[in-house]
Amino acid sequence: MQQLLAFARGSRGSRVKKQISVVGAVIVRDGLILCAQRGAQGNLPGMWEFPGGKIEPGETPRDALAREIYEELHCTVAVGELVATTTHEYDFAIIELTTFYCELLDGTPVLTEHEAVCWLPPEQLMMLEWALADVPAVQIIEKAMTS
Ligand SMILES: Nc1nc2c([nH]c(=O)n2[C@H]2C[C@H](O)[C@@H](COP(=O)(O)OP(=O)(O)OP(=O)(O)O)O2)c(=O)[nH]1
Repeated sequence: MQQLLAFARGSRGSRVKKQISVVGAVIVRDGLILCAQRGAQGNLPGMWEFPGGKIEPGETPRDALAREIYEELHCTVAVGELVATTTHEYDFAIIELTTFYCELLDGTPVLTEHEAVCWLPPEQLMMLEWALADVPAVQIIEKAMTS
């Protein structure tokens, strides 16, 4: 029992955080990148992110991303090259974020969950306040697309 309790709780007696695998779409059109602002409610209110969401059991990351983009923005994307997989510990969970470059095949982004979206050139991405899990990917994208 002691061992079970030790497993379920962190070293300072706190509960072990949830680890969540999330995918994000770096949708590029005419050299601009689609950025999405989270709503005022829930985790990370008002922060900017790449549209996407949690990988469901049995899904590949690419399948999850195409599904999320269809559900969230009503757009069809072709999921391309991997950008990065990075992990960030927030107060509410540990997020493993995997981002892919995507091509918009069909549709114009419709806001169903986000507060706003905008298209920015890579060198202006860091003007937004990104969710902290996204910052390494944003830096990689800026470097890759401006060099
Ligand atoms: N979709 C997306 N989520 C991100 C990014 N960066 C980042 O830290 N996250 C976090 C926010 C959420 O806690 C989680 C993604 O879950 P989600 O897209 O289902 O977001 P949510 O808050 O609406 O979901 P929920 O927990 O309320 O069910 O990952 C990102 O670039 N895209």
